[in-house]
Amino acid sequence: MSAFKIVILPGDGIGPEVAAAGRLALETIGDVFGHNFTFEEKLIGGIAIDTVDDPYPADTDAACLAADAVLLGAVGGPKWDLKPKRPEQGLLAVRKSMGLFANLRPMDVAPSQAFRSPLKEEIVSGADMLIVRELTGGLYFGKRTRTETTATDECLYTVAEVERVAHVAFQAARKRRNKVTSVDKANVIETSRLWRETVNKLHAAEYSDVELEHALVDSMAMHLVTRPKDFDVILTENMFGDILSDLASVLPGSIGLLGSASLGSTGKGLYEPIHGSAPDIAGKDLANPIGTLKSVSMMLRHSLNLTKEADTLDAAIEAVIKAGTLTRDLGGTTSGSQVAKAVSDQIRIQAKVEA
Ligand SMILES: NC(=O)C1=CN([C@@H]2O[C@H](COP(=O)(O)OP(=O)(O)OC[C@H]3O[C@@H](n4cnc5c(N)ncnc54)[C@H](O)[C@@H]3O)[C@@H](O)[C@H]2O)C=CC1
Ligand SMILES: CC(C)CC(=O)C(=O)O
Ligand SMILES: [Mg+2]
Repeated sequence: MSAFKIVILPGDGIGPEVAAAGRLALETIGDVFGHNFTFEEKLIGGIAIDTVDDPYPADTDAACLAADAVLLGAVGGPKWDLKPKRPEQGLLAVRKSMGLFANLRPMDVAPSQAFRSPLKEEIVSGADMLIVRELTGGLYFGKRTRTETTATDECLYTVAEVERVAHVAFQAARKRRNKVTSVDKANVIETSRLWRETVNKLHAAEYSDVELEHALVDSMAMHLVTRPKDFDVILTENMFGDILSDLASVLPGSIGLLGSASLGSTGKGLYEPIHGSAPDIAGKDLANPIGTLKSVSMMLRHSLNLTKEADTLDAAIEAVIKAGTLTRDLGGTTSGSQVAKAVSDQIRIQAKVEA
C-alpha cells in the first residue's frame, strides 16, 4: 500500500463537476488497489477571487508544491471577464510556480468510435497524436502594456526554454512512431525562427534517429483536420499549442474527451482536461468528465508510477465509451455524474478481469 497526497483545484463553471469525477475515480482506484490517497481541495480562479480576492492564494500554492500531484477542473467565466483580476491568472500562476513547462495533450480516435466525429470517418479513424505544448513561456507570460489606444503583449522565448520542451517531444516520439512535427510561424515571427533553429540543432546533435519536419501554424491547422493520421508528436509553443489542441479535439468528436499532463523537471505534475469552464453548460450535470478521467490516468502513470492502475482506468473509460454511456456532447443522454459513476463501477470490474 502506498500513500499519496493529491491536491484538487475544482475552480469555476464545470470545473467542480469534472473534478468530482476525477476524485471518485481516484477514490475507487485507492479502494480497489489498496492505496491511501488523501485529498485536499483548494481555491483557484474566479472562486478564489470571490473568496479571498486572489486568483492563486498563497496557501493553494503551498499545497500544490507539497503535493504528489495536482488535479485541476477549470477556471474562468463571464462574471470575471474584463475585470483587472482574472481567474486565468490563477492557472498561469500554478503552472509557473510548479515549473510545468511541458503540456502533453494526447488525442486518438479509436476506429470503433470514429463515427462520432463530425469529420469523415475515413479521415479520422485511427488518428493518434500527442501535442507537446510549451506551457510557461511565449505570449501568455510576456510583459503587457496598455494605454487607452494601444496594447502590447511581449512574446519571449529563450534557447533553453525551447530545448527543454523539445527534449520532451523527441523522447516521447521515440516511444511512439518516431516522428516530430514542430509547428511555428517562422516565415514571420522572430521567436519562431529561434524556435526552428533550436529544434534543428537539438535534432542534429541528439535525435537524428527521430524523423523531424517543420510546419507553419496556419497550414498546420488545415492539415490537422484533412490528414490527421500523418502526425505523431506535434511540438509547438504555448499559444499555438493551446489553439491546435482544441482543434484536434474535433477529431474524436468533443473537447470533453481530451485530458492533459502539465509536467516539469520533477515527477510532480498538474493534470487538467484541455477544455475550459464551459459556462454555457455549468451546473446542469451535462459536462463530459472523460477528459478529466484521462488526466487522472496520466497522473497515475507519470507522477504516481501506478501503471497497472492507469491501465485499469483506461480500460474502464474505454468500456464505458464502447457501451455508449455518453454525455450530450457525444450524442448521449447520460449525465456527467452518471458517466463518472459508470467509470467507477467499471474500474472494479476491470480490476477483477485483470487479476
Ligand atoms: N484550463 C482552463 O481552465 C481553461 C479555461 N478557459 C476559460 O473557460 C471559459 C470558457 O471558455 P470557452 O472558450 O467557452 O471554452 P470551453 O472549453 O469552456 O467551452 C467551449 C465549448 O465546449 C463545450 N465544452 C467544454 N468542455 C466540455 C465538457 N467537458 N463536456 C461537454 N462540453 C464541453 C462548452 O460547453 C462550450 O460550448 C473562459 O472564461 C476561458 O477563459 C478556457 C480554456 C481553458
Ligand atoms: C490560461 C488558459 C485559459 C489557457 C488555455 O486555454 C489552456 O491552457 O487550455
Ligand atoms: Mg485552451
